[in-house]
Amino acid sequence: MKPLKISEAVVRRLPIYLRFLNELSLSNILTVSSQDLGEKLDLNPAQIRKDLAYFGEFGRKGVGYNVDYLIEKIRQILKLDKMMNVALVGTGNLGRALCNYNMYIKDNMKIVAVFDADQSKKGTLINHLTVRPMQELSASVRELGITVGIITVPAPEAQNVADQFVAAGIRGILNFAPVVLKATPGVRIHHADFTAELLSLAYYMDNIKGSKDGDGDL
Ligand SMILES: NC(=O)c1ccc[n+]([C@@H]2O[C@H](COP(=O)([O-])OP(=O)(O)OC[C@H]3O[C@@H](n4cnc5c(N)ncnc54)[C@H](O)[C@@H]3O)[C@@H](O)[C@H]2O)c1
Repeated sequence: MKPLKISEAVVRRLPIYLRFLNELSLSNILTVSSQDLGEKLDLNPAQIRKDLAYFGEFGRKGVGYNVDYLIEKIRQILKLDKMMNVALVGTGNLGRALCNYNMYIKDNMKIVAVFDADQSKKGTLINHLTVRPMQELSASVRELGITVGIITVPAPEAQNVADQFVAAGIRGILNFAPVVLKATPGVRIHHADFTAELLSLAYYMDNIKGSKDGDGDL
């Protein structure tokens, strides 16, 4: 069967639905309406119905969506129904924080190996993971079936690490370094750009102040 082509905007909203649905399921809530989802997630209920209708008829009029069924469907669509092993390179401040957060990730994505170029970190433990030298990257990717890589090294080193990920066979990269990595055919690169997010927030803060003073939008 041909894989369903889903718009990037929908793919980015599905994990947001999933996170909230998981919370409902943990609270033993069995059904939810698009109205409730919309209110909690600050999204338009019509948009939510449209996103979900894309994949078939999940909901029942007047009853809403069955929470556990919807979780299962979204997990299938996002391909979270199979385990995905993740490698992290750069075990400094951010890398360590992400590894410590890892124990709370339930969506079948797990950091299974961590690497650092600093020889003095070799063999140290971060949340039960032993820091490995970069020389072991390729072999570990193969042995552990790693498909996704996280980059938490300084910006000037990020491309070098990305190249090593690609050479090792990794096809999905999440980059936290404030630098745009060059595109590689067949490799999906996402940037978690903390600084850019903060800088763009500064623009909106100014606009909020402007509208309060009666300046309005430009
Ligand atoms: N700390 C934060 O809050 C934060 C937030 C957002 C983004 N970032 C970005 O994340 C990255 C890491 O930040 P940090 O504060 O954790 O830095 P850090 O200096 O604490 O850690 C970087 C780690 O990367 C390792 N490293 C350097 N070059 C390497 C290479 N070529 N191969 C493998 N390992 C290598 C270092 O040995 C070190 O352990 C930076 O690019 C930073 O701009 C940091």
